[in-house]
Amino acid sequence: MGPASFLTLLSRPPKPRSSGLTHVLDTGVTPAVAADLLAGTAPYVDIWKTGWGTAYLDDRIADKLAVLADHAVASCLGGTLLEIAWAQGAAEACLAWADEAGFTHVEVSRGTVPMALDAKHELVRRAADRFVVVTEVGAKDPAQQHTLAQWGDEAGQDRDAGAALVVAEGRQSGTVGIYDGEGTVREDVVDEIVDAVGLDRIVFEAPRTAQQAWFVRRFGPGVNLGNVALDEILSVETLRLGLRSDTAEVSLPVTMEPVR
Ligand SMILES: O=C(O)[C@H](CS(=O)(=O)O)OP(=O)(O)O
Repeated sequence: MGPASFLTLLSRPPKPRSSGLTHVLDTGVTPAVAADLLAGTAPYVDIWKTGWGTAYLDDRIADKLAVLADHAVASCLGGTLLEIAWAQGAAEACLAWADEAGFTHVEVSRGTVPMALDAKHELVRRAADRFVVVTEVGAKDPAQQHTLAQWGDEAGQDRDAGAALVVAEGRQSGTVGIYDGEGTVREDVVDEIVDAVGLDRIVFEAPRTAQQAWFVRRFGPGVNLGNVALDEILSVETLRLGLRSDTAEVSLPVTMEPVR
């Protein structure tokens, strides 16, 4: 039995696409779990990030990355691992290992380790000969947050250094970076980054349903959403298509508004 087809829904561009990306956060599932998940969800997943240092401990990481490749899902190394490698003088070894394992993307960030912007951009340039480079802007420590101008400046400089995409920090928790401590979107920060690099170049980390719905309502179904939990892939797609109350205006006739 194929997917249901009795509704008139928005037509989403097929993969590989350049907007409306869903970037998921893998906290360490097995290759078998990845294969089972993607058997039903691969059309809705664009980038699969192995969170922080989980890939480093996984002796079957190459098997998992092969599963992703079979489903046309890009694989991205978590930024924290490269930060720690850089701090230990092992950035090149980390990149060589990631290349051998089969990663297609790496994330270059400085959210944990004190790293000058110049060093971040040197890392972007060094990685760009082997990988699609995604950078992340924003700190993980709520006490070390960027000023508004720094958000836009760093995003723009990351793009100029060679970043294909800029990830806006929200962590797995959704309580720092582009969010306040309660998880509410900091709209001034979002506007600043969009002005700096354009909507299609940004992946907004949005681990919570309310955050995902906010971005779909604000920017439409083609917004790039990141740090989506593996068990929420279909849920995010329903928000994009208007199959959940929070964004139902996307799928309802124009003459009808959702009851809220
Ligand atoms: O930057 C991130 O969102 C992630 C997950 S968290 O911040 O540790 O919650 O880190 P990363 O190292 O890029 O996987």
